[in-house]
Amino acid sequence: MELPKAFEEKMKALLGDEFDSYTACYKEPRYYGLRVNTAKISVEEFVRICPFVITPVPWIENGFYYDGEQESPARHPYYFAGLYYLQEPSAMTPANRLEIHPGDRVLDVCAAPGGKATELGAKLHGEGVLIANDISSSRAKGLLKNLELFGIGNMLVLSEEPGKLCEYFPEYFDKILIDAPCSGEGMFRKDKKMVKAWEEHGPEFFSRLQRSILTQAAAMLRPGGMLLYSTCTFDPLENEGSISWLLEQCPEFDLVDIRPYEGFREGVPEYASVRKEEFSKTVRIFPHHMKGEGHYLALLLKKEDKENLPRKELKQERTKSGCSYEKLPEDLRVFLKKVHRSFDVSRFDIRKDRVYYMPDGLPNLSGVRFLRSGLLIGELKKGRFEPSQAFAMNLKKGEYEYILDFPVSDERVIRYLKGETLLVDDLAGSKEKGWYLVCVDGYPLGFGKLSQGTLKNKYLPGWRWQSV
Ligand SMILES: C[S@@+](CC[C@H](N)C(=O)[O-])C[C@H]1O[C@@H](n2cnc3c(N)ncnc32)[C@H](O)[C@@H]1O
Repeated sequence: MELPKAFEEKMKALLGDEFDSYTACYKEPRYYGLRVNTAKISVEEFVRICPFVITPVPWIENGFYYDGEQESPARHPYYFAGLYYLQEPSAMTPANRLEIHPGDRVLDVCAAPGGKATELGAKLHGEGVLIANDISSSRAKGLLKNLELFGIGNMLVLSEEPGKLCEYFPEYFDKILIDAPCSGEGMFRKDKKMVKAWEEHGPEFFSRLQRSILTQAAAMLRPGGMLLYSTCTFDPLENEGSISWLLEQCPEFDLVDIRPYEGFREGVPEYASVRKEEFSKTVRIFPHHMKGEGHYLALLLKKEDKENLPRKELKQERTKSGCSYEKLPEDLRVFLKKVHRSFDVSRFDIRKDRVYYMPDGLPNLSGVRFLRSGLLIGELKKGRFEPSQAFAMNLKKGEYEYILDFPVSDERVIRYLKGETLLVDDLAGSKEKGWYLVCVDGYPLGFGKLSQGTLKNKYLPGWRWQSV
C-alpha cells in the first residue's frame, strides 16, 4: 500500500527503529471485531451460543475477533436481536476504559454511528442517562438505530454544536467521551479511502476542531467527573498537542492512568507543551504492538472544588409531564398491564400521539435539535396504542406477557425479519389475540399482532432483512 511521503516521514520520527515493523503491518490483513452487548447477554452465555468462530480480544472483556473473510455476523438473527456490535478491536478501547456506573449522566459528544455510545449505554444498565450527540444529522440517524437496536432506552440522540450544548448542560455530566473527528491515520490499513481524506484535511485542520470540542466538553463535566479523549490517528498535534492545549486552558484537569494492557504504548511527553511528565499516562495503540488499528487515548479527571460546591443549577429543569396512571389513554393502560416493569408514571410524556418514557433530571431542551428524547414506547393511532420497535428491543423476554419465541433454526425467524406474515398455530395454540413480542432463542426481535394463528408482521420496515 502506498502511503503519503509526508506521513511516512512523520512516522519515522515518531517510531525511530520501529518504523519497518510498523510498515510491515500494511502487508497483513486487517482485524475484524465483535463486541457483546452485556445489557442483553452475559459474555459467557454469548460464547456458549455464538454461531461463529471467535477468539477473545485480550484487553476487552466483551470483545472478540472473528474471521471477516469467512463469516458475516451482520447477517445473523442474533445481530438483529442486538446481541453484539461489529467494531474494529482497537476502537473498543475508549468506551471500555471509561468507567461507567449505572445512574451516571454520560455524554458522547461525537457519537455517530454509535460504536462507543452503544457500549456506554449498555454499561448504564437502564439507569442514569446517555446523551449521544453528533453534529451530522444524517450520521445521527444511524446512531439512533444502533442505540435502539442495542435496547438502550435511557437516552437522547442530539445533533448539535457542542458549544450550544454547554448552555443547557453546565457541569451536568459525570462522564464524557470525546471520540474526536481526526485525520484518521490509524485507519489507513482498514480503509484506504482515509488516505485520500487525509490529503484533503490534515492534522492542522482537525486539531483546531478538537481544541474547540475539548473546551466545550470540559465546561459540561462536573467537578470530580471523568473525560476520555480518543482519536484514531498518530499525529502528535491531534493527540498530545490537543490534550496539552486543554491542560493549558483548564488547569483543573489532571491526566490519570488508563487501565493497562501489555500492548499499549505510552504517550510521548516530548510532544506535549505543558505538564509533560503526565503524558506517559496517555496511551498510544500501534498495529505492530497489538492486533488492532492505530489509536490514542487520554483519560482526565476534573478536580473537585475544595469547598465541594453543590451541582450547578440547570437554567431550567424539564417540566414533568404531570401524567398519572389514570390520565394515560385506556388502550396504553391495557398494553402496560402486560408489561412486568414498574414505571414512574410521571416520566411518561405524550407528544403528538407518540408515547415516550423520559430519563429523570433533564434540563429543558427547547431549542436543541434532537432525533430522539427518551424511550419511544409506541404510538397512539386513532386511540389505539401500537408499541414501537425501540420498546421491543428494550424489553427482556420475561418482562412481557405475550411471547412467541422461535429457535434460531426456525426458518420463520428470517421470514419475520423480512416482514412476512407468519402462520404460528404451533406456537400460539389457544393464545389470546393481541400484541406479541417475537423472540429468537429468548431475545426480542420486534412485535407482531396475533389473530387466529396468524401473526401480522410489525417489524419496523426500515430495519428489515435485505436479500442479497
Ligand atoms: C471518529 S467519528 C465518531 C465515531 C463514533 N464515536 C463511533 O465510535 O462510532 C467522529 C464524529 O464526529 C462528528 N463531528 C465532527 N465535528 C463535530 C462537532 N463539532 N461536534 C460534534 N460532532 C462532530 C462527525 O460527524 C463524526 O461522526
